[in-house]
Amino acid sequence: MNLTFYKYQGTGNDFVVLDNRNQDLELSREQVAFLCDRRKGVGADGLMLLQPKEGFDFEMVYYNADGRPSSMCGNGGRCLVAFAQFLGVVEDQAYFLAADGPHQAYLKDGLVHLQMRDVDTIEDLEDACFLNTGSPHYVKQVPALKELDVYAEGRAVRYSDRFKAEGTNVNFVEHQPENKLFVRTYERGVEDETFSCGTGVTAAALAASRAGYTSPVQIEVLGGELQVSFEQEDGQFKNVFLIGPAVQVFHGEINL
Ligand SMILES: N[C@H](CCC[C@H](N)C(=O)O)C(=O)O
Repeated sequence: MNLTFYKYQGTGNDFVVLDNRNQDLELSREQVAFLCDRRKGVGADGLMLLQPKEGFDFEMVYYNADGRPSSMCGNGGRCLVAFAQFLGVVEDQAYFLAADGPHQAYLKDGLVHLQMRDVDTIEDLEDACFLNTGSPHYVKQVPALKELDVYAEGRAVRYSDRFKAEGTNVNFVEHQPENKLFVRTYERGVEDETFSCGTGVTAAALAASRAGYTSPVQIEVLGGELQVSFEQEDGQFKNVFLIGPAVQVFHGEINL
């Protein structure tokens, strides 16, 4: 089968994006993993389908690079909104359904503003915390992030007794001056460090609010800059927005 695909990236988190509006695509786990393979396929951290959904502008179906369906992807959601605008499915606002429920989004000044789910609990662990921003995130503050072996440290947490069954994404966070964070993430389902993780930086920003960080938090990731804004009321986080660029890098055809 000859498949037309689009390649997107949001601060270096990259995706194969497919237009499935006529709902004729049924991909196996092996096919998704092949498309995400950086040597034999197109190469990406994940793959997304844009497809119709009653009551929404579209539905987002997301797979991790391992070929398995996944929970919410924040950078992927932002890229899919940009793709929907490119296709003419939306203008500068979108209302779509994803794995963790409905999302509003809007495009302004070249950035995609994606509303993330509300967060009502942050679980304190020994020297970290755990919260779900549409995907599960372990968040640990570290003093010197540049030198950290994120792959080894992240993998150890992801495969620890607590997390080995369901997995978790693992975020290491360095607090910087002027309400800024530097975040690096080991991603479940990619099983490696990615250049950015949208639900991850959202988790890091909400966790940092307990150390005095205020909305909007500026976040540096390996692949660029993101912003997270939120409202907070007795430990509940609402109106959470992940803001950043989403770029269509190229499109092509591949034999599947
Ligand atoms: N790997 C994540 C999903 C993608 C999250 C990330 N790419 C983002 O931008 O939120 C998981 O399995 O929970």
